[in-house]
Amino acid sequence: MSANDKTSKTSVSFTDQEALQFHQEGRPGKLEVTPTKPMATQRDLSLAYSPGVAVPVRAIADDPSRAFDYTTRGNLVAVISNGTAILGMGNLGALASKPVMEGKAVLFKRFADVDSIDLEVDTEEVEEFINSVRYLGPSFGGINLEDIKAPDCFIIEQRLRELMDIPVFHDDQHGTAIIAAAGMINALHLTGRDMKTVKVVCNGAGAAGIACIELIKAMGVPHENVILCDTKGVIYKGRAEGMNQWKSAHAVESEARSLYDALKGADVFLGVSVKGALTHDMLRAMAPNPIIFAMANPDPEITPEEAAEVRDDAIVATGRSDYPNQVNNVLGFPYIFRGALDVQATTINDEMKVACAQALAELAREEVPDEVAAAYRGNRPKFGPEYIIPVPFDPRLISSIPPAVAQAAMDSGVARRPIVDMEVYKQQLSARRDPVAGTLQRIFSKVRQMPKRVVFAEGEEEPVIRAAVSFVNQGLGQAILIGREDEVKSVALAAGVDINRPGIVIQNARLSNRNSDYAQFLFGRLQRKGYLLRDCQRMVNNDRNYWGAIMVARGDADAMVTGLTRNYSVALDTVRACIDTKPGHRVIGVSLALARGRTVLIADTAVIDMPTSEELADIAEEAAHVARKLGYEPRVAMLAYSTFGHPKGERSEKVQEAVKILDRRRVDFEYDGEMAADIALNMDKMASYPFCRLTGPANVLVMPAFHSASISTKMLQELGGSTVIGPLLVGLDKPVQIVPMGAKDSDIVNMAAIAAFNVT
Ligand SMILES: NC(=O)C1=CN([C@@H]2O[C@H](COP(=O)(O)OP(=O)(O)OC[C@H]3O[C@@H](n4cnc5c(N)ncnc54)[C@H](OP(=O)(O)O)[C@@H]3O)[C@@H](O)[C@H]2O)C=CC1
Ligand SMILES: CC(=O)C(=O)O
Ligand SMILES: [Mg+2]
Repeated sequence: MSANDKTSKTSVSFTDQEALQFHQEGRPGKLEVTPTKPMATQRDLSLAYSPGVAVPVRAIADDPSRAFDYTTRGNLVAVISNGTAILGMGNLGALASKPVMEGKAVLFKRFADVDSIDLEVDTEEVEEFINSVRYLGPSFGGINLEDIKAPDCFIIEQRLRELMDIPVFHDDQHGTAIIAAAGMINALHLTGRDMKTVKVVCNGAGAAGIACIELIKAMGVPHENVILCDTKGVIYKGRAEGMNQWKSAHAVESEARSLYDALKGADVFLGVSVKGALTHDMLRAMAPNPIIFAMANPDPEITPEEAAEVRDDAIVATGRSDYPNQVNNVLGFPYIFRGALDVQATTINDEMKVACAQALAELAREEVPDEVAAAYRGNRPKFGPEYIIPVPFDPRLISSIPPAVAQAAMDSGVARRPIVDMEVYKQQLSARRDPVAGTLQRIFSKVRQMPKRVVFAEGEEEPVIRAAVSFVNQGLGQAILIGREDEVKSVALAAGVDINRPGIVIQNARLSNRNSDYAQFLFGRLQRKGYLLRDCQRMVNNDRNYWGAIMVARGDADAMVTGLTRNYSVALDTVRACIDTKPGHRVIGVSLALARGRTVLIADTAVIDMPTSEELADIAEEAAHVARKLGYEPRVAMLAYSTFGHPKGERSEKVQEAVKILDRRRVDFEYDGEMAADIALNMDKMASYPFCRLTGPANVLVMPAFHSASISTKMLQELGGSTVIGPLLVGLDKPVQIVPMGAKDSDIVNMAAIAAFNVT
């Protein structure tokens, strides 16, 4: 059975094939190692390696704490597993666990800028595992143990904590416990319950189950109020079968023998077991306003829909991202390690765990910003039964959770390098956020609120078909694939993509009843430019970009994406033959470059070859407009090779003149120039020009000409490691986006969403 066949949720937005393709495409897997220092010259090499490397070697030998200054150790976490309890799928071995461990490693990076590497250790012997890990301390700032079955995980973690002087943290135990505790604090609050009286049943007495109940007991739930169950039912005092010392520690005097018995009148169900373990009858037997945390992955003990069939008074959380209330350790481990690493903590202790749980609970009670609304598909969540815990995409997590963890480490005496200024630390944390995801997330969310009909003009191309399906699956709207139906279907079939779903429309230009209408429309626009009606008829029949663009021009579709198989300028000419420039605007290309916590817009990267001063001023206005549309307050730098008059040159004079034109136009955004790129982007360098009107580093760069825009953007992408989105085509009366030739399906989806969002 496939992974998706097993999932009971119908809205799963990917197929098994897409999941495999996602992992396979480009470089197989999900991460790569990138150097942080130049390795270009002989000098670089002699510094990075022999002989230069000998200097930090001696320094570290003299003072081991210097390893945090001269190596990756201080920001590097190993995710280590033997694959004996992979999610809720059981023991599938070390190798099969690698996708999960790689996933965890990239989540560390994505959410908290922690560098991480996965290590799969191929042994089920506890001692062998311990010995494989115990000597790795010098390499890492922390060890995240993952998906190791109970009770082995308890022994392994305990021993490694004793043997190593860095944090060793089994995430399935404590990560899960922390998040469950945070959710429980809020669920108890909402239902008017108290930790001291609440009755809890935990199903699953493994890594996650034991840790969850240990933490909630540490937070005040009495021992006798918690019943623990496993595959054999209730763990009662005196039970002999299937026991171990960790289960025994939580055995209670109870008449109950089955999960059903245990749940009669219970307030809280904590599920860290397997899919479907909680039945309707069990749920019916629980107290009013029951709290259900069905945390088994990938499928919960009960789905929210199933729970709603019998109880409309329940608060339901699952481990999944596609339901409200995701109680998943992804909310914790990136930030816990971030805080621990930043104070060079020797361990992650209970104080740090409780601080994390409380900080998470408090965050969920605050008003939520736009990006959280975005993660909720545009519905701004409000603290309540459907929002008891922050979402992983909450941008506030990075600046609120690590400080709480770091502070607790400092207060409890395990911080080797305390934070001196917490406010400065919080600002540094915010700067670690990944801007790519944030920007796209905002766009996707806006489009989901108002789904659009988007033409995917090159409908017979496999990446385009994939993109169209993904567009529809993500709730962004309807995808109109232009092509011959048979051909589209056979390409989809060969690629294993199911296009028989609502929201995917195939349109063959030749067979459409709008065919002659569209030819007339095009003829109306081109008849005085040397075209006959039959030329226009041929263009409409044969060139899907004409067809798609006319659909958009005539209002038969809302937006279009194309470009995979055509040169940019050829596609652009076609589009402009069908769609006018927006009145009062100028058509330009704006690229978004996102790198190292910064987003800059670069213009014009697509259209005007050698802009005049007037045109440069127009470009600045268009680009500033786009910046605002994307949620950035523009600070526009008019770039040149010179800065404020030095050295002199003809192009620089054009830029100076453009600044004067902007002065005359009294535009309502910050701009200045001409200036070189390093001055625009670096406030220390800008300080040499105290009269400069920019109040911060520029976030919109207007290039002096198309060639410099195009060259610098491509170099940023290829050499600088920036993610570049675009060029986004702006200034057209109707939204069309052109992807670069050879774009991947994910790029096409992004551009389709941007087209639907309509940046113009
Ligand atoms: N949402 C989240 O963040 C997280 C969720 N989890 C999920 O929790 C589950 C357990 O993970 P983990 O603790 O690491 O695994 P372990 O292998 O350590 O423990 C599994 C436990 O579940 C029990 N169990 C299995 N089937 C049933 C059943 N039908 N009824 C009752 N108990 C059962 C086992 O019982 P026995 O002891 O008798 O074998 C065992 O105690 C997985 O589904 C995992 O995905 C885990 C970590 C984080
Ligand atoms: C989320 C997680 O770690 C698990 O399900 O195992
Ligand atoms: Mg896990």
